Amino acid sequence: MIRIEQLHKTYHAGQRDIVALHDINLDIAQGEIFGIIGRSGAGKSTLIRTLNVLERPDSGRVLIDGEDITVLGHDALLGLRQRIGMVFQHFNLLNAKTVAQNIDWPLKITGRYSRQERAARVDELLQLVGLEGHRDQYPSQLSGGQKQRVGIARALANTPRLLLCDEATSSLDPETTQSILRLLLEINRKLGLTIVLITHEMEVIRTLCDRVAVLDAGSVAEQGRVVDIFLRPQHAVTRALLAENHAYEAGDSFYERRPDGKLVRLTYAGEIAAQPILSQLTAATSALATIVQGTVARIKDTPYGQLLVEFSGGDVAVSQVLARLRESGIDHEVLA
Ligand SMILES: Nc1ncnc2c1ncn2[C@@H]1O[C@H](COP(=O)(O)OP(=O)(O)OP(=O)(O)O)[C@@H](O)[C@H]1O
Repeated sequence: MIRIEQLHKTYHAGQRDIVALHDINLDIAQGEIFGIIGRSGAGKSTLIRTLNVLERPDSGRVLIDGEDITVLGHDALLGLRQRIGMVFQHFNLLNAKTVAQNIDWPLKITGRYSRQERAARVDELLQLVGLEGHRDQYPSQLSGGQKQRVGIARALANTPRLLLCDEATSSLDPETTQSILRLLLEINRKLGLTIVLITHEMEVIRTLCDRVAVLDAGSVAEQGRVVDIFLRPQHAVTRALLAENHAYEAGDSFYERRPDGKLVRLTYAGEIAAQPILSQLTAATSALATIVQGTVARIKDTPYGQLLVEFSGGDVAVSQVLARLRESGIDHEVLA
């Protein structure tokens, strides 16, 4: 649906040139939730803003359904922006208007619908985001999560095919964040809507996204399926982001290594996460398995586990376990 080709953007600030985007290439499929993560200044906002041409790149192309949107003129751009919804970190609601009026606003400015049609659409959207009882309230009377629900309803008013989320949950507490992420997931599934989001939180990527691109200093450090990036991060920036978010840790040691011990990281995803793999590995050997650290959780719909295990019990037993591991096909890394 979206193809980004060799995108470059440099800002000129006085004497300084700041390269915000450098040779970005990405493909985003219809109906997927695609996350863009990176540290502050990595270029996330600049990149997402090129997708509705709030920012024009210096070179490269952004194709949406085959059409290069970077060269669109003023009128075509207004049309494009009606087909692309955007949700903002600070909600950007009109404070003097009610919830219903905020949601109605993008419908009204198209001049395309009758008052009755708009009212019916607003009702539908209020129901979709769970705000039926709040239609006549003003933004100041709402919680952060409710404000973001209004922001989402407003972004969906003109039935866009693409929803852009700019740090949509960064101002919310963890519980409200989860409820907004669930709402976005429901909307993606119910409406088949493509969602592109930027975030600095790995937890958002883990819960919501199908694929992710990690940005570092304006370039794509790595990209791929969230399961792969989470479980086998290749780039130092990805590893650091994962560690910061406590979704993954390199393994600290409150335990004392045994002299014959081998420290092994086991990574498994999908069906195998429910198997008693440690028992299977050590069965019929005299090896001992000590769990040093472990995670069993989900990446979106995929159950996964990651265990740091020390195998000990003598060189022979440890070699037997390592041989079984190699035969098992379980993804593993012998660390020390
Ligand atoms: N209008 C501008 N003029 C000059 N430099 C800019 C401008 N906008 C962004 N930059 C610079 O471009 C780089 C990328 O900025 P961008 O806002 O895209 O990053 P970001 O990953 O979204 O960061 P954050 O998470 O802090 O919002 C940064 O070095 C930033 O300082």
